[in-house]
Amino acid sequence: MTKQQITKTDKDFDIMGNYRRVRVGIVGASGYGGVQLVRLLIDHPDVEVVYMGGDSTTGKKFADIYPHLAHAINLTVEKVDPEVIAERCEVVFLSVPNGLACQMAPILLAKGCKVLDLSADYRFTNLSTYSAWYGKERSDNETASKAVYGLPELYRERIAEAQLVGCPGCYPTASLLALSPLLKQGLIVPETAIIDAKSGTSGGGREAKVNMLLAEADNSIAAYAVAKHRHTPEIEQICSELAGHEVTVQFTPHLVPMVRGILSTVYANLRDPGLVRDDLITIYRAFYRNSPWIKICDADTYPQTKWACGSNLCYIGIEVDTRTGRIIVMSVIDNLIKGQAGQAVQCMNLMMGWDETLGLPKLGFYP
Ligand SMILES: NC(=O)C1=CN([C@@H]2O[C@H](COP(=O)(O)OP(=O)(O)OC[C@H]3O[C@@H](n4cnc5c(N)ncnc54)[C@H](OP(=O)(O)O)[C@@H]3O)[C@@H](O)[C@H]2O)C=CC1
Ligand SMILES: CC(=O)N[C@@H](CCC(=O)OP(=O)(O)O)C(=O)O
Repeated sequence: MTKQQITKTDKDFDIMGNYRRVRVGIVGASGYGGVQLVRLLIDHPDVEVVYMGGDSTTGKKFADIYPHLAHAINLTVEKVDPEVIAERCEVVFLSVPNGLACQMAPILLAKGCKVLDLSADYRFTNLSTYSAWYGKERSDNETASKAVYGLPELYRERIAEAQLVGCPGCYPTASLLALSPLLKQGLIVPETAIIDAKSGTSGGGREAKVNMLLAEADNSIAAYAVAKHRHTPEIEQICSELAGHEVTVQFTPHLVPMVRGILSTVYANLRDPGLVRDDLITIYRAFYRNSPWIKICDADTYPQTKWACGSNLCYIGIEVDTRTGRIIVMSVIDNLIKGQAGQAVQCMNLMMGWDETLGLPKLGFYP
């Protein structure tokens, strides 16, 4: 949808009659999520990035951190003061490590900002689950209770009404998009779900870590955080809501030697062994018929991470093993776009009453 197609109110125009873009701030602009947000928001027809915040990069020109964007934006990273941010911004993206957004969001919300948190702070309906898995105590129950889980394909209407959105993790995004039609329609035995997921190294952020060194990660593949990754309770929370009862899943993440992309392969036992692949493709297409970012592959076509990289798309491939009675669903996303910054922009579009595709990349880089 173009800018001209959006319904405008008087509030959207200044006294000279010029169209006024929504003022947006990014806390954590120097990180991988931050720089993706900058890239997407610079190209967004209805917003203007007016504030960037950070920690170790405070005082640096953004163009000195990312010289490839020097021609496109001229802002300096500032100290984080939520009161000041709220005076300057209508919408604020918090792309910071876990445990920080919950210190900033309550102040921003009280001052009337719409807030999108890219960390895990506002993903959980039960804060004791967050504390148990993230090792951080929380006292902002009231704020957390107002947060909406930012997976538009499931919670579009709730997101549109929200002032605070807790954007999903990258693995949960890929995995839940693969599992949701099955759980919502009771097609699988939920407890049989096994999620085998692989991520590129950018999923670990820009901060230096030994396991992310080229010499460590290249030409090698390994599982990590087996049976204890913190995305497990996040996936289970949504699976339980969809199934209507408590669900546990087996989730194993792997680090693979590439920069961007997630492949999540999900296995589960079908309740009805008579269901064939073509039925399931039809069911998935019907489930996602109003979801422009989800593409269900044709029969015998299995998606590659390369298809999604650079775009906000999620490609889903479906197969049934008639010998075992299991469905196998393969879901690919770009962890930094649909798995992080792109999904946050998609949520912002909904919160602002705009088309959810506005300003987002529709085609992958390929190759
Ligand atoms: N990478 C991914 O694929 C995904 C990440 N996420 C989540 O998104 C969030 C951001 O991740 P990512 O971009 O990868 O992380 P990075 O490590 O790349 O960036 C972290 C950012 O947070 C800033 N920051 C750190 N401490 C503070 C502080 N005390 N005050 C203000 N800013 C601070 C840093 O600023 P400075 O450089 O100035 O110190 C930096 O800009 C995390 O919560 C992550 O878990 C979610 C989905 C996917
Ligand atoms: C490859 C890699 O390290 N990936 C990250 C996931 C990134 C993410 O989505 O993290 P949050 O839930 O903290 O936002 C990890 O496994 O911790």
